[in-house]
Amino acid sequence: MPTIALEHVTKYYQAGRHGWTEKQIELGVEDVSLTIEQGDFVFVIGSSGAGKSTLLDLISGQMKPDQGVVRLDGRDLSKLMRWNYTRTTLLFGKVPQEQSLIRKMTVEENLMLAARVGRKLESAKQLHARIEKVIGLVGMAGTGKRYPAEMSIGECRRVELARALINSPPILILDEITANLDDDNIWDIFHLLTEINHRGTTVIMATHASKYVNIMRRRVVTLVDGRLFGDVRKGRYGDVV
Ligand SMILES: Nc1ncnc2c1ncn2[C@@H]1O[C@H](COP(=O)(O)OP(=O)(O)OP(=O)(O)O)[C@@H](O)[C@H]1O
Repeated sequence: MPTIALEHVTKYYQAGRHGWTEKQIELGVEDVSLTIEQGDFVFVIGSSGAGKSTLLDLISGQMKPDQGVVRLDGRDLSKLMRWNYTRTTLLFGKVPQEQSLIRKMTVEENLMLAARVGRKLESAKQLHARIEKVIGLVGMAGTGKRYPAEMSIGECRRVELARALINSPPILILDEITANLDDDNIWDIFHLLTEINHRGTTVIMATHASKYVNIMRRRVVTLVDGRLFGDVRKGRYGDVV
């Protein structure tokens, strides 16, 4: 069960052009050092463009740092990705900021796609049992044959959460999963995440949901203009060290 450590991590983007020759450099995150132990529940907060999504992509290995290193149990994550991509990606369950279900596939088919990664020897029965279990866990039992277009945003987010959980990853990474949801849906999701976290899963969540961050009183990591501005245990939205 891995400890995540970011050591002086910086990420830049090259965006468009300035004049005829120069590329414009956008800062994603700069010189971020952070350790997240297995079982932590971490809110990543900051205004729009502060670097939250960039940080999550660096932690999950979807993006490589330009400077510094991300380590899992002391080992360089980019190297782990190169050695065994599938095994390393299976450590992370991720719900991205944008809705990401495949529209032409049913709920079951969407989950099946993720469930099959790295599991060649599993029987169809075992696979279906796993899918049913995880659909039930997110409160979507009986919806396996539905298509994303037939569901609300909240239901789609739950299915995406089920997909992130399907391979029982030790680390769950959620980018604005509660955006555009009503209070009931947000509470349900936070309740579920608390349960999952109690079972030992690390939860790292970028969010603007200040009210819920203040009630949950978990670790709060604050980014300002790409830099780590605060890291508070049992924090509140807006706390800084
Ligand atoms: N693909 C990209 N190309 C160029 N610049 C980018 C790209 N992605 C992010 N950036 C820039 O990097 C910075 C951090 O962006 P990021 O998406 O990580 O912020 P965020 O805190 O997640 O914002 P939001 O709350 O709006 O999702 C911003 O200045 C953004 O413009």
